[in-house]
Amino acid sequence: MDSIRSAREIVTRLLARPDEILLEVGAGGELLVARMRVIIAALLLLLPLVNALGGGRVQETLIGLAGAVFVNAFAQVWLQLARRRRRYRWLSFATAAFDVSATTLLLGILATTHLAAALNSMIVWCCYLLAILLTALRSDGRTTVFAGLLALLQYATLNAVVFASVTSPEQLISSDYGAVTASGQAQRMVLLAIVTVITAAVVYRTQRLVELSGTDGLTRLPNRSWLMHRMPRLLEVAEEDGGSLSLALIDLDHFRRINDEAGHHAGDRAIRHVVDVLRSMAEPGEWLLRLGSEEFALVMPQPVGTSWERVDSIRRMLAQHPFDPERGNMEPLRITFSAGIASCPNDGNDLSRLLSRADQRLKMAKREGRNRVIARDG
Ligand SMILES: Nc1nc2c(ncn2[C@@H]2O[C@H](COP(=O)(O)OP(=O)(O)OP(=O)(O)O)[C@@H](O)[C@H]2O)c(=O)[nH]1
Repeated sequence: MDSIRSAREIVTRLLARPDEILLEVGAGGELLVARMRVIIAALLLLLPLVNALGGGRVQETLIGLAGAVFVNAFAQVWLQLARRRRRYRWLSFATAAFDVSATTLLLGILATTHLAAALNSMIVWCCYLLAILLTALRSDGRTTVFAGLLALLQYATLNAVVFASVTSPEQLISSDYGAVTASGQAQRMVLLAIVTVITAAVVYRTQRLVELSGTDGLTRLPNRSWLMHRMPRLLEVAEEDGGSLSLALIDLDHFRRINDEAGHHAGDRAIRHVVDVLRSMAEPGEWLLRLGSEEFALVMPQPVGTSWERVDSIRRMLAQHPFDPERGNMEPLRITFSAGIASCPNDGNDLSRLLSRADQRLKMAKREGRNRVIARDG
């Protein structure tokens, strides 16, 4: 039962839209795939040359050359799109569909020279495997499943078309490509399915590792690595759209006392209690993170004034929800925090500048007596 449940969970996760960090990692992967495609496409230009030097048929050489030029032209288009700062959600599906369909097209063209070549060419058929394997770099299970199913569907259709157009058994036997057999074709289909499953497993593991490295173990909140990976992109979007983005650094006041008076376990529970309150107050479109020890960050798509009001209302709400240490006759403890806010574009539009301005204001809030939010200097 457990293994059925975990298999179902793996499939659900693979078919779900990845979260923003994974999409960002996937966009980097898409660019890597686009660069590799350009190199592979350039190498493909060698194949017709080798064929010609090896005494291959002129028609085959020309077909190979036309295919390689076609693939090279598209490889450049995909590279330009992957390089853009703007992310296209459809790009990974479009490029995976291109890689698979270009393979089918080449096999179809080979069929015009010899029917056996279309179904028994090992080199061109292996491009299906490459197309599926390359989807692992996109960290998006949907692209892998899509590429695998498309390759199976297109190769099965090619088989059906070739077998339907055979008029004599000799057409399926070639001195260069060997004899086409139904069992050989079935084995190729099984191999495509196996490579799809293995690639999907690699994607799943990558997703889990990215998730673990970007999540705080105690609170399950995203951690500092989220800020480093995701924030630059959010700032770019805010700049492009002319919007505002504010970063609040939130540091609990005198937290050491809770540990000293109630013990470290109670301290852990106090941190979770604070996170529950902060989470309940965070609005859609806002991101709450734990940066480390008793420091948190709240990223808000708001200008400085609204952000100050938001964080100050959270501060007041936390004060109304004291933490119960559940120790002997200890009274519930009131937890407060100090916060510093920096906003884009007022304080700059790069992460390190926003972090340093927010940190300066946080220190000012601590100096001025704690339990306050500062969003402006002076
Ligand atoms: N229980 C628990 N304590 C933590 C955790 N992370 C950090 N701390 C404690 O948080 C306390 C932070 O102490 P300080 O940096 O001096 O800050 P503070 O006592 O909150 O004082 P101010 O920030 O100056 O108001 C230390 O006692 C740490 O041990 C955690 O995950 N669990």
